[in-house]
Amino acid sequence: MLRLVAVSPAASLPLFPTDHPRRRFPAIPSSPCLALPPLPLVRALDGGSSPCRPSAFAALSSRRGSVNCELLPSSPLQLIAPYVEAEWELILKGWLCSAVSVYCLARFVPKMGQLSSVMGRYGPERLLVEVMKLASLGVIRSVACYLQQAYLWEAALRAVCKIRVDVFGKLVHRDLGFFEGRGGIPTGEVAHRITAEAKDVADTVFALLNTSLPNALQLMAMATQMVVISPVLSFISALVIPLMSLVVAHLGERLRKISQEAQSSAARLSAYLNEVLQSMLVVKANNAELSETSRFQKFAYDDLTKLLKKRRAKVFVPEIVKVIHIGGTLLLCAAAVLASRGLFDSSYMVSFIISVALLVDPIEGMGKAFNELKQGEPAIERLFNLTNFRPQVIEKPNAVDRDSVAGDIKFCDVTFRYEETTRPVLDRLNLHIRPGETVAFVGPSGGGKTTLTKLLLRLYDPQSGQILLDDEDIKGIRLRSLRGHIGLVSQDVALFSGTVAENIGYKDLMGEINMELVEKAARTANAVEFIRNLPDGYDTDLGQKGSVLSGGQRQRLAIARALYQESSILILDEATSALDSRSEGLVRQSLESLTANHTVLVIAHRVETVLMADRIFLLDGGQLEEVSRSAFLSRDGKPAPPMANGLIV
Ligand SMILES: Nc1ncnc2c1ncn2[C@@H]1O[C@H](COP(=O)(O)OP(=O)(O)OP(=O)(O)O)[C@@H](O)[C@H]1O
Repeated sequence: MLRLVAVSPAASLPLFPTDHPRRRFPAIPSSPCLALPPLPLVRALDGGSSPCRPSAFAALSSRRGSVNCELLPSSPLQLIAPYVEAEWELILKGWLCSAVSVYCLARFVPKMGQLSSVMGRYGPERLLVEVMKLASLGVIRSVACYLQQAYLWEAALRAVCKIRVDVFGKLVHRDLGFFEGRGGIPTGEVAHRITAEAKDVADTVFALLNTSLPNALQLMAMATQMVVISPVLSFISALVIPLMSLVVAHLGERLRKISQEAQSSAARLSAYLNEVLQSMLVVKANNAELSETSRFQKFAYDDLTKLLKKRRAKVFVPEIVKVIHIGGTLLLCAAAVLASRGLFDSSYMVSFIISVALLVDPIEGMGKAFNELKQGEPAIERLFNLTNFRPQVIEKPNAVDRDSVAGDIKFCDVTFRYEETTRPVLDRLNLHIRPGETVAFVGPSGGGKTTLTKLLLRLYDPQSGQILLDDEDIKGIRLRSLRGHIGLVSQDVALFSGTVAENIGYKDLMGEINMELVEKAARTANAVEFIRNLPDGYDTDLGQKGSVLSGGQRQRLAIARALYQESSILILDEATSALDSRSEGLVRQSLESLTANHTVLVIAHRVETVLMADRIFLLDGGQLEEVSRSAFLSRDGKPAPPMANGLIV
């Protein structure tokens, strides 16, 4: 006896903000708690083409989708260098300002030392002039310092923004397995890396830019002053520096490790929040508020422990650096002794003291920058690690674009398993779907129905066998072209924030949405009536994940989107289980209109949908078996109720 088994999977539709005039929305989510756009749909619609411009980082990979771990430089600084170099104009401006600031300081210090003697030698008028000069130098230095920091922050933030865009551009090219497989990184953690940890990278870049040349200049200027005034004392002060460098280097390495742990715990917290906040319905329905609070508490306290450790280490290094101040004080005592013996003019004493104080300043700054670097290194690595992968689905260099396809699909001896150790989901499977045919798949949950459609979209490649589209191996067709010819309506329709028009015209999100086509698609999908009743019609913002719509309305929008794509092949993962009978009827009507001019693969949940198909296949244990329509009909010729005849639909 045949068993008819049921259907499943899911889909979801994210929106990317653009500046298209019809788009009013919002918002690349800044919170790590907001999930990344669900990838399967993004890929199914556009082949995963990157929205970002080519960049310095792009040069590291030889072609789109071919990022390879060996191509990435190993040092975190090497990773960010191309982005920072690209901001050279801003950096140059910042450093010129720092040169002005150090010049003012170099003029200020000797003048300050001579101030006491001016009064005695030239009288109060000259003193006033000198004080005015000092004040002018002080003001110019402050302005230069401000501009220096403003330019360097801009350079750092711009560099990190480009890193983010490039990382995301590479991330969306990762194989689907990374996002839904067992070995992947939770989407909440990915979001955390691209948001919060990228901010750490910006702090690091700024600290490096703001301390490297500016501090070196100040150090040189002050050291020169000191050597001119007293080479002996300068030598004594120089002894302290190497000692301090050793201590700082040791502590820096420790800080790096601690920072890595802190970032991981923050990312775990973020991933947890991302998961639980999206499942509030389930949490509440299961009275799980308390247990989730206690789980959150565990994550939060773990994060607290790591954060405390990091903060303690972070304040420790500058304190060690401050020890140099004590060295400086001892130096002053020595200077006083030497001065009293007449070894150098006591009028230079003030200049020397100020020079020592201002010499300590950049050294302390370097200690802090070192801190930032050690803290930022793990963030840089974790961010770039997202792009460090060897793709499984590789587009051939000689792959071709297909302008149109008839929709003839052949699975030839296809074997596929998700992991080497597991049994095949599809086992030497053969299937021929003719152009314009509608084929329904039924079978037990986990039987491999969705997997079959994922292989057709080349979201995964089979381990053996071939899939032919119009008698051409799909591996010979460019991914973008292949996926452009296949429309997907998945079961869990998660719309994205944005307008109705944007959700339907998702394919053209980066270009011009064709409103005529949007309206035509909406009509065919039976969606016009409810769209008209929305406050702004096609311009109505659907809220996060289309939360303002009912299940049936979301389904029909997803169908309209598939229609908008005008593809020859359609994959329908029917999802009518949650719909009332009117909605279900409307969805079914729209599905029927889809089957008219397309080759359709439908994963059917309901007998009525199964009966729309020309042929029906049971997929179980990796094998396909054709089932006659009569197995789904009761004796009076009407659709059999679910579970009838031992078949589950
Ligand atoms: N990304 C993945 N990594 C590892 N295993 C997976 C992955 N996706 C699916 N599987 C496994 O492959 C098998 C087939 O899954 P698939 O989603 O294709 O089944 P299905 O027939 O569509 O099931 P359902 O009707 O419940 O949606 C299942 O055992 C599932 O656990």
